[in-house]
Amino acid sequence: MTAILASRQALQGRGLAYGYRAGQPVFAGIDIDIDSQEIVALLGGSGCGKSTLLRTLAGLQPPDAGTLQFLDAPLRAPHPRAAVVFQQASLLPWLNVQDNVAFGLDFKHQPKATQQAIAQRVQASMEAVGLKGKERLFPAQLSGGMAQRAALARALAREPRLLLADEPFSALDVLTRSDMQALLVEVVHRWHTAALLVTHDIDEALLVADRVLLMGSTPDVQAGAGRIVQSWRIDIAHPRRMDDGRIAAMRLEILHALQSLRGQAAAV
Ligand SMILES: Nc1ncnc2c1ncn2[C@@H]1O[C@H](COP(=O)(O)OP(=O)(O)OP(=O)(O)O)[C@@H](O)[C@H]1O
Repeated sequence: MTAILASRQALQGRGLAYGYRAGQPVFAGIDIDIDSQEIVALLGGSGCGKSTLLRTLAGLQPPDAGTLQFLDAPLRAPHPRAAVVFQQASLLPWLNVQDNVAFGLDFKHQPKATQQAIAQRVQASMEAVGLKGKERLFPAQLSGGMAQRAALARALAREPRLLLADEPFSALDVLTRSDMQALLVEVVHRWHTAALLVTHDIDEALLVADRVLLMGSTPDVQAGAGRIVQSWRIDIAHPRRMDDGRIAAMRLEILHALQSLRGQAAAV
């Protein structure tokens, strides 16, 4: 654990490219770094390749070009310390919350741990997301927010050094969403995790992220492949408020950048 924490950089991607069809890259030339305890938000128009990039960073699909390093070693396949959270909690309906959170922790590719250590990790991650006392409930008995908390607990139980979240809160009502955003910031800081948050929501990005990356394609880049076209660092303490003048100014800037990208795409 000490050795891992000593290295601040969790993930590094260089020159990444990926396409579902030969000669038609969804994205190309992507350089990305995510540090421990850092939340990077990835924004961009629909279909620009955000989810495809997230899956590549998760090791779920090897890049066509470029290199990926996770915890200073090449990443070529899903890693037990890199956890993914999707828009839908995708809990197993026949297992209660506790068993859902524990599911897979004793699989062969997971780091070896005693049953007692696994039980402690499950308990700690359920407490971290505020699900203590809900262990015996089944997914059908959970609200959307509770289900997403369970999905987050399942990710945390893997003691991830990297959390990759693809629009995890977009199906939640506005208050639950706000709670979950605060929870994400808290767990990333407390668990020394690096996080990538794919979102469509500029406000969400500004409320939780340390950096915002804008992904899109511009006419000067090959075959309309997505790339990181702009980034912003947000050095503002948490909790943040949308009526903070600095946030409001950045919001406008990002909105204009998104509109400009859309304009360039339409002009092609
Ligand atoms: N499994 C797949 N097979 C073929 N093409 C795909 C596949 N998944 C995505 N695509 C295509 O790749 C491109 C990028 O899709 P992706 O879902 O990564 O974009 P996105 O930015 O996450 O979109 P959204 O914001 O709408 O979720 C789109 O043109 C999409 O149609």
